[in-house]
Amino acid sequence: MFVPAIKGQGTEEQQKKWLPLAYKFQIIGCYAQTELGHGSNVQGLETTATFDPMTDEFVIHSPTLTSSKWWPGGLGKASTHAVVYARLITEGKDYGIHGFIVQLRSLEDHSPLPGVTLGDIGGKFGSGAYNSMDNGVLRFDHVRIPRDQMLMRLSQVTREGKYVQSDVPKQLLYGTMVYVRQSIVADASKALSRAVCIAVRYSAIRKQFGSQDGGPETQVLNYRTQQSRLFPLLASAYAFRFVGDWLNWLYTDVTQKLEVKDYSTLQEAHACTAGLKAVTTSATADAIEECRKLCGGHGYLNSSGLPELFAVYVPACTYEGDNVVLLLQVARILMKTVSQLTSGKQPVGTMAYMGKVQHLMQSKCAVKTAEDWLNPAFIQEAFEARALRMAVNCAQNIGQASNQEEGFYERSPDLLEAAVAHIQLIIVTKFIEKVHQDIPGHGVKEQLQNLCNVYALYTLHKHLGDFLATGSLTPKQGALANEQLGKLYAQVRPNAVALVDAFNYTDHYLGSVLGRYDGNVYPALYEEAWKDPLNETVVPEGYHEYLRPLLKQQLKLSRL
Ligand SMILES: CCCCCCCCCCCCCCCCCCC/C=C/C(=O)SCCNC(=O)CCNC(=O)[C@H](O)C(C)(C)COP(=O)(O)OP(=O)(O)OC[C@H]1O[C@@H](n2cnc3c(N)ncnc32)[C@H](O)[C@@H]1OP(=O)(O)O
Ligand SMILES: Cc1cc2nc3c(=O)[nH]c(=O)nc-3n(C[C@H](O)[C@H](O)[C@H](O)COP(=O)(O)OP(=O)(O)OC[C@H]3O[C@@H](n4cnc5c(N)ncnc54)[C@H](O)[C@@H]3O)c2cc1C
Repeated sequence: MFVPAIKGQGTEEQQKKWLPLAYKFQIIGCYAQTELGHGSNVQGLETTATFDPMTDEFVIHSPTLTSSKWWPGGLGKASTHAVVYARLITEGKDYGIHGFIVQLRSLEDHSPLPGVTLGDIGGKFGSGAYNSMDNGVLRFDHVRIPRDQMLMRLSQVTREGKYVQSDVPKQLLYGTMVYVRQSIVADASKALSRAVCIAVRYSAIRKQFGSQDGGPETQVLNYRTQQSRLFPLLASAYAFRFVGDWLNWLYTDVTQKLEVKDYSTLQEAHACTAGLKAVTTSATADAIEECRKLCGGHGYLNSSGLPELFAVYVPACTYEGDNVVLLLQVARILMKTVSQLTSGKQPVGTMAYMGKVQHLMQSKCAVKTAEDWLNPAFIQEAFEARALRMAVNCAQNIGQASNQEEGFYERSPDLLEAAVAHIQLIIVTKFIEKVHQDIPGHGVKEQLQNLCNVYALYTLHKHLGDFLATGSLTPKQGALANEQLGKLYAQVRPNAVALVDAFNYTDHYLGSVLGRYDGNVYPALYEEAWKDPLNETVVPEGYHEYLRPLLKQQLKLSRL
């Protein structure tokens, strides 16, 4: 994040100076935004950067305990430098949050520079790999940096201390977060596909209960319940991959536009990265835990690979923007778009469907049979109607409040759901678009088509209340969708293992005895147990200290 921050907010001169140092690891940087007292509310940060015209320097200071930087990854032990976000004060005026490059540690012996106090914030959730990340705490006591270490692409402070705003939107200050959020969406699919690969392969090996006539036991993958829990997660892994690819395209496109001072798609990039980050990480964290349960007791063993994957993955719901806070950002943009519909302003990009407001507010879904749900046009329209109607309902309810902000606050739980509906529409749409493309490989398109339908109909089934409450579907149509979903699971079943093998993960990367490619699960589990340090001794040390005296005492008592 240190590098993208300099790339996005630094001038050409600053990029030329700092980026080569970072690329060659001559310095190590971190992104120091969050503080002990404020993370989500970036405008509430308290660290100050006061310009001193006498020395042409900024004085970086932590005025309160709550202004201590808290969480930056790489800060605790490794970083020599940080991009520090602080309130810029010049000529006695507070100009709000800006980024500054600050050296923290000596390049000679790594000791903290004068006025800098820093360290690691301590152990984190689980015993997993995230504990190898040195998330840190940092305080400044009037630390001076040269004026040219303020990141000056968006605004500058002159030698005399004048604040000059350039003509680029101030939201570009948040550009690093947009970049990282889009990469987190791509990573959601990677983490989810790992968990699903383990659960599908193991479910094909694991057998429980015989057939009624005493025949062989059943692979748990053949249980309808196992399929109805697992196959939507398999479909989600593919869905998130495709929407992640599209988001990467969108991000690249926005970046190119920004270079020629076209800021028209900035809001779209913010809404899509924030919303997709929130929906895909929450779904992935839940799915990893579901995969653990799908693997029964063995899923709880570290050697299944799932506990560590969960512990490492779950902070994704919080870092780079708490998921609720991000969905409320999407909701704000939805409300703005709805309010502009009456003025005739045509929504664009992923909001374009809202332009069909007249039609979508009263359209009736034409599905009559379960098979009708295989028609992507029906799926698309049902999701559009649900999302639009939820957004319009929220806007109408907010409109009845005494003021907009109060209304937004009161309706925020509904707004969250409207934002989720909008984002799920994007995921479904991008999946449908993907399967309409030319897809190489015999039969591959057909499999992806099945997964696309599973993702859409499962999402519909899970959120049926929304579809019914908005009148987008009838209860009968909801039931038909569920009927079709069951048929789709049966079609996915023969290819389930191939569909996870297609992720092409090595056993080493998966790190799971349950998810082994060769399916040799039981010998591997048995072998793995003997690697436990507890098995290095046959009689544990604690026996002599605690168990033996206890056992002896009980024995004596029983003989009395
Ligand atoms: C063996 C096991 C191994 C397992 C392996 C597992 C494999 C998988 C692992 C996954 C790895 C993942 C890899 C990724 C690594 C990630 C590392 C994470 C490091 C974390 C870093 C951080 O967390 S950095 C800190 C991030 N902080 C935040 O995100 C703060 C959240 N808050 C905000 O973003 C904002 O302040 C806000 C959005 C909440 C805005 O608040 P407010 O309402 O006060 O707004 P403002 O007044 O400031 O501005 C409003 C105005 O601006 C527009 N806007 C807001 N944000 C943006 C933006 N980003 N871009 C563009 N525009 C933006 C907003 O719409 C408003 O516009 P108006 O037009 O004015 O309405
Ligand atoms: C593993 C990890 C790595 C991190 N790495 C970095 C890093 O490198 N650099 C960095 O600067 N930061 C980093 N962070 C900090 C991270 O970005 C913040 O923790 C995150 O943005 C959430 O902010 P918060 O902690 O202030 O949560 P809070 O905002 O305090 O959230 C607490 C609760 O309040 C709710 N809430 C907050 N505001 C609202 C609202 N307006 N409406 C409704 N509900 C609300 C939230 O939903 C949540 O339930 C990291 C965090 C973690 C966990």
